[in-house]
Amino acid sequence: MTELFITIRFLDFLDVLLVAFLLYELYMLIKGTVAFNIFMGIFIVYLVWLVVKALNMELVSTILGQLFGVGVLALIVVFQQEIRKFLLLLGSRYQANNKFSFENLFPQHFKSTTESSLRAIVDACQDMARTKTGALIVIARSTELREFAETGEIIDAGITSELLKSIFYKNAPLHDGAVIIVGNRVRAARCILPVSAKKNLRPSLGLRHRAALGMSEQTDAYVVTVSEETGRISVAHNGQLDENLTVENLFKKLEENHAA
Ligand SMILES: Nc1ncnc2c1ncn2[C@@H]1O[C@H](COP(=O)(O)OP(=O)(O)OP(=O)(O)O)[C@@H](O)[C@H]1O
Repeated sequence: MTELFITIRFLDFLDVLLVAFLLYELYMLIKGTVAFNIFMGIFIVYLVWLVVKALNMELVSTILGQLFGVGVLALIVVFQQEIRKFLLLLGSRYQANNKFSFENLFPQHFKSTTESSLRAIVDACQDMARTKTGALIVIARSTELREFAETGEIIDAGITSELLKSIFYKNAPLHDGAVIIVGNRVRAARCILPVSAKKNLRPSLGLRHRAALGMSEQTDAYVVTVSEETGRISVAHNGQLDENLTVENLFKKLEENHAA
């Protein structure tokens, strides 16, 4: 018994801590999503495999063993979104906390959204909330979101409150879908965003808000919505939706995270 404790090295302890951390992050990413059920399914099959192996049940353990052999590839396909999110999360946390970050070593080729651009976005939201004009605005942070911008119409214009309002004006040709802001430019409009697959969302949450959530699950962008139904302003970030924000709260939230 004493021998067992003596042979445990500091690195083993670190090893366990690291695995616990990774499992915790994975749990936080997939909880409430369909991926969680898939993960639990795989975990149960893995437990069964361990038991049948321990009991020397050759046939079942060989079949399950083979399954796990090719399973890694299948897992990458099934958990593609989660793996992407996980790596993005690690990358953006590293960037946020480290002055020797990738961002500093290899500066992104767009500037952070400035306070005046954020003010223009917030002003537009205020007016659209008053007139109950539906809006969906994605504000990029660490990546340009090119693959999402390319689903819509590329605009590449300076940000003004008037431009945003005219894009979302009811029946205007570009009002459907999302606007993507990169740095201080309106990069694209009419973009299609991924819809959240979370199962425990309130049923009254419509597609606009689900798309905002979905986008915030897959990227580190802030996604602002104005509800056409209620005129309420919400922000999605990191898979969380903050609803019914005041204009000042919206500005504070965006400023804390975007202004250069
Ligand atoms: N995947 C998507 N990507 C981009 N925009 C989307 C997406 N899904 C829906 N939208 C936008 O949301 C609009 C529909 O919103 P819907 O009424 O279903 O949502 P909601 O969350 O109830 O919003 P509201 O409160 O404004 O009614 C669409 O007309 C479209 O402009």
